[in-house]
Amino acid sequence: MTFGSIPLDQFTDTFSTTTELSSVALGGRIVAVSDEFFAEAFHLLLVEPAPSMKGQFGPNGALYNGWETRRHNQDHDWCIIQLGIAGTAVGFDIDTSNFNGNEAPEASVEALYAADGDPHQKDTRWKEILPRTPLGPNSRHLFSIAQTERINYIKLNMYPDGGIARFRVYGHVTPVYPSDRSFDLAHVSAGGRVEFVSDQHFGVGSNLILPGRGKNMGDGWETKRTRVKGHKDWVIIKLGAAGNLEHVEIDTAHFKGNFPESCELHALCSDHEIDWKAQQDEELEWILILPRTKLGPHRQHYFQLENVEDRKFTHVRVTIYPDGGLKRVRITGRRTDTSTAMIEPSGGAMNAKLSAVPEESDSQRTELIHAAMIPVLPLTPEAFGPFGQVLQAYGDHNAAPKGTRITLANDGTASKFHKLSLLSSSYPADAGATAGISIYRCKPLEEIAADGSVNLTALERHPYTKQAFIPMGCGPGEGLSATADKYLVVVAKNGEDDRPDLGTVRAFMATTAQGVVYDTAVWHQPMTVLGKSLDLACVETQIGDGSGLDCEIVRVEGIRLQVE
Ligand SMILES: NC(=O)N[C@@H](O)C(=O)O
Repeated sequence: MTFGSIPLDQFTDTFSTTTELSSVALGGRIVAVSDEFFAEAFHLLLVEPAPSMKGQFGPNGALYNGWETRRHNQDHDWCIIQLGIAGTAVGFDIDTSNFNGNEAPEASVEALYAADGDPHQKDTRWKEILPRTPLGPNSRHLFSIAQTERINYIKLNMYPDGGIARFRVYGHVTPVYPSDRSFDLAHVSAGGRVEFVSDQHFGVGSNLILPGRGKNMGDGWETKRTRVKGHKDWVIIKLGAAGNLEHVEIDTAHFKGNFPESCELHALCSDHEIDWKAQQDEELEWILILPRTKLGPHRQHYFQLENVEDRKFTHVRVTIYPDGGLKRVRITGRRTDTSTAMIEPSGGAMNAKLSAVPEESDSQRTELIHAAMIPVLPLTPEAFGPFGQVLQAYGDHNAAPKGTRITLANDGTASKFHKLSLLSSSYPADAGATAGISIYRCKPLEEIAADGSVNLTALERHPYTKQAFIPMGCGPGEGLSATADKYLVVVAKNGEDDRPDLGTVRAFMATTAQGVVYDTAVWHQPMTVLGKSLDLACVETQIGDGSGLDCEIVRVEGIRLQVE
């Protein structure tokens, strides 16, 4: 069993392309331990370096941020660890920081793969992957080994007893992919890896692809403040597998006063490894897949991607303006073959055809379009920003869109989120339009296909007024006995031909804790609820004579919405 000791100054060169498979941040956990009298073994897997607790004492003795066992073991101590993600190991960091005089004199490492539950200390499948080797006090010990087979459990042995502060197993994820659905291609468990960051002064870029949403600002990617006008920072993520991309989640959890003003995404397809320090950017064909888009505080943002139709990508660059922090980036898509950068058009491309306007009304027009499946993403203020405003309260006032004025109201019994939207209209003075509030009692969509999709059948717009829809509850009497808890919000930008640009269709799922305001003349699907009926209050200005001044409708065919 050959292994090498690695000098600390070669850590990056040796392990920068690996993943810390044992980290608690990936779900690494202590399965069993022979003894942890002075300090518990879970410390071994913590992300942060071990702080000194010098001079601090507990009932059992001096306190240590590490694993420390009783003295005078006649054999050895051991600790069984389940890796956060199964993979192949290529090296370790056995760190005895702060242990001096009580450090573990020697250590060895064993490993196995078990799919039938946690292994026992004497399981016959244990295989030594680092032989018994000496350790010194208060220092990190890096080792490289020949890449192992796929493993998911590790046993760290200490001879005969003592303390180790941190134990990090470095290797490569061996992902297990879903066969027939979209998933986060960037996720660390999918084999995703952050290959380059422009700056990671407060929080490392590799945090972006970790599981979960973390516990505080410290487990996100955060750059230093910049004072240079026009500055930006970026990370480059290598996807765990090449894929067709669909949508992205940008999470600014815990970043409330230092979230980026906006972000932008590009994607690339490369069939070879790229040395990002040496690579000239202009030699690469980066495709813009999310134009510069505003971000908000402490929130999961969901955006549909652009220019991804029938394209395969291997890398995504996330750019933030001007600086700040992101918690996670989730890049949802489907794995592709490894054949070419482009996948032959499958007929799924959008071929918009305009057919003759039916004679029954000059405001009804039919747009024919080949099938395109539009993802339906959770409704967030920033993603809906180009089309209107989202009406909702915020548990954490710091998560409200920047600039929202929030005060106490109702004699101090309510928080008031002031003027989340301003209503306006621009009818001709003599049109006789009046502002009012109506109620729409919407019946639920009946036909949801087996694949969880529904048709987009129409888009409408109101040329002279904004229009607000606010869900109402249920109740006895004339109220609904039960209501839907969500409804569809589907919008599109206006094309150069003054018809909906069907390439800009965006679909959102709103909860009934959210209202929406469509900006004037924004194309949108007539209100569509799912599951049960729903009453919606509608605030708008209207003439109400059914003329085209109030409302234009176009019929749409072929676009599917992925509602489930
Ligand atoms: N943690 C601690 O107190 N350890 C020492 O007392 C020792 O090594 O026994």
